[in-house]
Amino acid sequence: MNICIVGGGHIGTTLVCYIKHSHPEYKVSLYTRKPELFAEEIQCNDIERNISYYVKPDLISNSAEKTAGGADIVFIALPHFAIEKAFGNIAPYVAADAFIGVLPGGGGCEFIFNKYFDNDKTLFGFQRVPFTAKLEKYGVETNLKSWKPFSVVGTLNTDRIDKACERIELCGLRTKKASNYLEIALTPTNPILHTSRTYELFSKHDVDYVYDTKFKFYVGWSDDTSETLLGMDRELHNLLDAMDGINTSAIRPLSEHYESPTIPALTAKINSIPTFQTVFAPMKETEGGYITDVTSRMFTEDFPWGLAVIRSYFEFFNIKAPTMDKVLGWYADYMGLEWYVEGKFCGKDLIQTGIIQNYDIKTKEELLALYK
Ligand SMILES: NC(=O)C1=CN([C@@H]2O[C@H](COP(=O)(O)OP(=O)(O)OC[C@H]3O[C@@H](n4cnc5c(N)ncnc54)[C@H](OP(=O)(O)O)[C@@H]3O)[C@@H](O)[C@H]2O)C=CC1
Ligand SMILES: CC(C)(CO)C(=O)C(=O)O
Repeated sequence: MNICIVGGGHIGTTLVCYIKHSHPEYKVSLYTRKPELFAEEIQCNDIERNISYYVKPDLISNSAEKTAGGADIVFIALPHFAIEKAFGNIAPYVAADAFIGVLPGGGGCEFIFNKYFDNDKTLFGFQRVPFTAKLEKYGVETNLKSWKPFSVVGTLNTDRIDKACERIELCGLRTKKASNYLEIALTPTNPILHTSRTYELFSKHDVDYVYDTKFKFYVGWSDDTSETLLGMDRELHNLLDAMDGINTSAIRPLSEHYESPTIPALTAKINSIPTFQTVFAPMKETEGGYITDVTSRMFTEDFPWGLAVIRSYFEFFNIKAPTMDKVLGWYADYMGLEWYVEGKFCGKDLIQTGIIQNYDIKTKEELLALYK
């Protein structure tokens, strides 16, 4: 099989290592902007399995033609604001019946896919990343942690799900089939988890405030944050309930996902997840301390290409989302953006986000038809 992975970051590099290690017989190529920073052999440490392996991918290049040329399957591991450009770059070169996947598959990828790919190509998305990954050193060494037992996968063409999962499983990744792509698009991962905590950590001061220390992101997670998180999740489920005639049962409430039915239980759970203990808040050093790093993808992806996209569905169903509005309204003010006008989610700067209103979809019928 000819496999292309797009994005030389945490997930992309780790996926290259995992697939090539599991299937040396496949051609595995990495499409990255920075091939010159890659070692000939990449070290991957699978932390919980307590093994390390060294992998030599077949090709690491910034040429879309060489890396995606003839690819049967593509895994795109990029922040969502970078997906459209990647689609455009690889589209002319992939195999005629290629499967193009986004991990995780939110951010509105389904609204742009058909602009670049003909109907013989299939978009698939993962609800969540199959593992968490953190580079030890870019291009050289990576750590893989927290394997999920399986990944829920959906396709934009619902009748191609079997074939997609078959091809993904051939890459060594275990799958479970979603009924439709909506179950991928609206799964609340980082867009709800990260934004609720970012709001809690940074909303007490303005963007120039200098903090004494750089704090951890999850350590000290509070009941207030759990309340915001569960509030946004409840609003999401109100939206799903209004989507008649389309199965969204694969989107489990976060209280179930984290096995925490109450606010204190969720707080305790998040404070106990080992992978979370080492994650730092998006902050950078400055004179006299630390300031917010608004260039982190916790700011550049999770709000404009995550929570804002989820929020944009509500406009079609006339359903309120006060907790999301609280968090998004804070973000817009903090970043000096106009996202709300007199309380309405219609500000001019939303044009720079992934919201549905930026595409040619006018009614809820048109929106839901996309997922059937
Ligand atoms: N890492 C994790 O454990 C988790 C990740 N995710 C999600 O998975 C996806 C991939 O995550 P991860 O690999 O950690 O992401 P990274 O932050 O490592 O970024 C991935 C790659 O995206 C490319 N990229 C970054 N910024 C830009 C830009 N401005 N323009 C073009 N390309 C850019 C770079 O590719 P290159 O190096 O080739 O230049 C970068 O290495 C994201 O959506 C993330 O939210 C979700 C949960 C956990
Ligand atoms: C840091 C981590 C693993 C948990 O918040 C994550 O989700 C990310 O890198 O996007």
